[in-house]
Amino acid sequence: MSALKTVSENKAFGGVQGVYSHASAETKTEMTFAVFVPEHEDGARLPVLWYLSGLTCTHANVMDKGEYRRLASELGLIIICPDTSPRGDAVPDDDAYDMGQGAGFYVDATAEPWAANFRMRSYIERELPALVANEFPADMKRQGIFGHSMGGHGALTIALRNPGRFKSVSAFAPIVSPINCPWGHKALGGYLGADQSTWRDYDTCALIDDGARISDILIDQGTADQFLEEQLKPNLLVAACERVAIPLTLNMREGYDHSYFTISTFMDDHLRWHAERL
Ligand SMILES: N[C@@H](CCC(=O)N[C@@H](CS)C(=O)NCC(=O)O)C(=O)O
Repeated sequence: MSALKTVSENKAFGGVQGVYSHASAETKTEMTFAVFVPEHEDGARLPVLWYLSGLTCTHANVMDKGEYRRLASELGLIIICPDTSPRGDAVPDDDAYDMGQGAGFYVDATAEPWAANFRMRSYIERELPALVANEFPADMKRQGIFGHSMGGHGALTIALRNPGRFKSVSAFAPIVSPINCPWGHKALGGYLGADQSTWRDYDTCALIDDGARISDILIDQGTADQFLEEQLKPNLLVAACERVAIPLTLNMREGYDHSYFTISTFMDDHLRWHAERL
């Protein structure tokens, strides 16, 4: 019997936009995720593009507002959109939007009360890929990853920690160095504890400084993003990439903000970036 429960399936652009749930061994909760599978020939295996979302999001934000289906269908890309944290009455939470449910930061928490459920690193790196490989027509030798804000941080750090697995990486308005911003201090301090040496595995710039490598990176960042100066700080990534000659394409987009209006505007550029590398 399949481990997967179908929440919904809708035909779109010739393919199927599905929402599924399953009992996660990592988070010890029911986890929901979205998968778009383009129309394809029987037996075909398609490249897989992971999209990790930002603070307050579920699988649904990008599914509803990201506008990825028309081009993903044309390019033949499977798009997978996981949730951003475990959820439920039995799962610890925080009153603020930037900690707890909806704010998993793609870490394996070691501090209480988070450690039992907040295992989003292992969930995204191991558990969900195994499920996807079994249940969908996915060619796991052709994977790319991208994301927004906290999810951009997730995409970059997961790619850097798993060299060879991802052929392409990009982000919209990513948090590039949690060690150097208030969101990061709160989340990593809460999930991992005060010892900042344990945070480096979850910091894109620190991972690069510590030797992790990636072939190239695409970033789109709005100049009117309300989080640009205090939280996102793309210049820290520019400097880190320059120090070790990682090619970084950083597009500063005049007047664009942090919202899905920006993401949907530049979604096609990112899908093409990935399709060229997959
Ligand atoms: N809720 C926060 C902002 C949170 C936020 O902007 N979240 C981004 C990701 S970091 C997002 O995608 N929100 C959901 C949406 O726009 O659909 C606030 O109002 O200051």
